[in-house]
Amino acid sequence: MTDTKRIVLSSDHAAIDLRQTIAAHIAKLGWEVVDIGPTTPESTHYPKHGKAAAGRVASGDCRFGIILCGTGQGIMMAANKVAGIRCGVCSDTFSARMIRQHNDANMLSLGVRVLGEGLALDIVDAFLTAEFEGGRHATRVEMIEAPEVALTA
Ligand SMILES: O=C[C@H](O)[C@H](O)[C@H](O)COP(=O)(O)O
Repeated sequence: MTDTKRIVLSSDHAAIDLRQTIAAHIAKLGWEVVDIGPTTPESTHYPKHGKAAAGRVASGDCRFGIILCGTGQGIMMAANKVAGIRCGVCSDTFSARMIRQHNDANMLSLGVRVLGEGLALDIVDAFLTAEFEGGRHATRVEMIEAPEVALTA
């Protein structure tokens, strides 16, 4: 995983404007933004954009990823299919801080049809400034990352 301030952004068609606003905001904070689109408003499929962004994080090319769709839910589900990705949907700043401090999340998902722009930017700030606390939380994150096993009755 890279420690550089390099972050990937993507979305589906619903969230292009908010994604670009977030990109400009993050750039002002000193992050190198890798915005992988899309840039045109035709209807598209959020799983491919979520997985593409997740790949940039999982490969170590980017430290974090921020992804958006209408609710933030579908694109989050797609990103979490990529090994090594821990992505949470946030609609409040407390959760955004906690998914870094306790869950070591490396991606944040936002819903453009849920949030206003001001709250979305505050959530981004909370996510980017919080630090993973380690300790007991590291044990639990390791459990998240452990290979899945079949559940027994
Ligand atoms: O979880 C999925 C997202 O909210 C999508 O942004 C949404 O399903 C897209 O809907 P539509 O194709 O009606 O714009």
